[in-house]
Amino acid sequence: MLLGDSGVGKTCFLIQFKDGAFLSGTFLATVGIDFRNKVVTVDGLKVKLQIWDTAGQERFRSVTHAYYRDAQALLLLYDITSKTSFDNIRAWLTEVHEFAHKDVVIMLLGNKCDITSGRVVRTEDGESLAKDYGIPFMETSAKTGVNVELAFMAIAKELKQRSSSPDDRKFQIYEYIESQKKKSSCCGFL
Ligand SMILES: Nc1nc2c(ncn2[C@@H]2O[C@H](COP(=O)(O)OP(=O)(O)OP(=O)(O)O)[C@@H](O)[C@H]2O)c(=O)[nH]1
Repeated sequence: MLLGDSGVGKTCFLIQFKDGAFLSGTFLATVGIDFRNKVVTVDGLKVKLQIWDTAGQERFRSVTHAYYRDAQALLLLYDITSKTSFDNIRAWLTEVHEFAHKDVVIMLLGNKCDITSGRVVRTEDGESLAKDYGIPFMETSAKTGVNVELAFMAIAKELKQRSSSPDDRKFQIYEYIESQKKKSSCCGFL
């Protein structure tokens, strides 16, 4: 399930993953909740991801709360060009702890890292916040696709690991992300 303030790029993030496309130009805010499926191969096994895209606008909050408890993973997005969206992450995490399952996998994503001139949230601030909450973090771009697949694949691998052998922690999400991720500049890396 994708969460975060309105306009941080949740719908674009999902469309980039699903179709490899970016919808530029007009911004159509999500109304309520929507979902898309994508089948991915995880360690030779086909896994169907059902990804829920939520409306970030406050007025839809009661609708989206109802879906939290069924989510196995939450991708919490902010926009690196919006300090407000970053500051609101703590409030989002409070809601998550109130409404979601206690074992839910949570990941923090600083989206729109393709925008260099408008950046107001430093990479270190995202890292530090994620560390405070003990959750994995990376910067992403729904526009260029940077780290989009990685975010979903890391979640898929973690969920597969949990369902197949919960006590055998062979897969380490932090190590996997660190070994795979592209840095926030979205260029000149890897
Ligand atoms: N440059 C850039 N623009 C982005 C990126 N992701 C989204 N956008 C733009 O940001 C705006 C909002 O994107 P959406 O995906 O609709 O935002 P949302 O979080 O789904 O918004 P709600 O549905 O209201 O919750 C659109 O104009 C997108 O084109 C990105 O990674 N880079």
